[in-house]
Amino acid sequence: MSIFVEIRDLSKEFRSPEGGRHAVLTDVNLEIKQGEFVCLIGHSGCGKSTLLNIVAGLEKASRGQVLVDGQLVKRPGRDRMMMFQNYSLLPWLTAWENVAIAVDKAMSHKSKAERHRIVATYLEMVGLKDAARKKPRQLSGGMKQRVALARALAIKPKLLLLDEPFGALDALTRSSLQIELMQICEQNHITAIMVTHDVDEALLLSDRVVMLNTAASVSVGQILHVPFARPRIAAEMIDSPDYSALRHELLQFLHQQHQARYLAGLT
Ligand SMILES: Nc1ncnc2c1ncn2[C@@H]1O[C@H](COP(=O)(O)OP(=O)(O)OP(=O)(O)O)[C@@H](O)[C@H]1O
Repeated sequence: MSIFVEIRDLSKEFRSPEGGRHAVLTDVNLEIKQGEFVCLIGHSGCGKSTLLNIVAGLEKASRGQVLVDGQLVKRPGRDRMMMFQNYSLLPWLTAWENVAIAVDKAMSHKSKAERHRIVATYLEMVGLKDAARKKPRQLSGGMKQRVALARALAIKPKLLLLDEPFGALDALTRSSLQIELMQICEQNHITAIMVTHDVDEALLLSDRVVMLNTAASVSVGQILHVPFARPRIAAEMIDSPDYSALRHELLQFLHQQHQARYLAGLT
């Protein structure tokens, strides 16, 4: 498979309130293949969201560059859809309208009937056919996040960027949405980068888990390959001894980071 996302020598510094500079990401180099699912994991403040925002074009790198499908990322674009923890739906529109507004804007060249078919297809894909006429306040957190997922997928982005999308959901809803997202990405060969704090979520969804260091000379620590064949069945994966070993490796990395932060006075 060809390389689809290239992050080259990327660093990011923010201005600190005292007027100095605060390095958040240092020399990030990462290549992601088409159809690959990569999770970013690391302690709070290590720069996961910043990296995702730079790939999205919402934030500028201080040094280095990002290429998506060979194109240099300079600003946000419809080829990269972002999904956040807080649903970001328009409260005065129905589930259908929240998806339709994105489809109408991105696909104005298509006929009205075709756009209608696309909205229906994606709402059905996320199991919301019967809730299409409901407004966000009438939907549960899981349903709202399904609308956000339908909206993100309906415009057929080249790259899906997910910033802790299930962080606000209860464990059961979270688990069913993880499985749905995994199946949708597998069936549609979607390339995705996801920020998560949840090691089980990272292992279930990822082909690779990128572990980010906090305030280190190089931001990317270890990269863990998750070798389970697809389509994956969560229950079978969790029972495998390989799963426990991978989970242990991730937890150990987070634990070491915690200790390093403690010694550096960051915790
Ligand atoms: N616009 C900004 N201006 C100044 N500092 C910022 C800005 N955005 C982020 N930071 C700082 O950069 C660091 C990394 O933030 P970021 O949100 O990327 O971390 P994170 O790993 O996603 O954290 P979390 O897991 O808590 O969401 C933090 O110290 C944060 O305060």
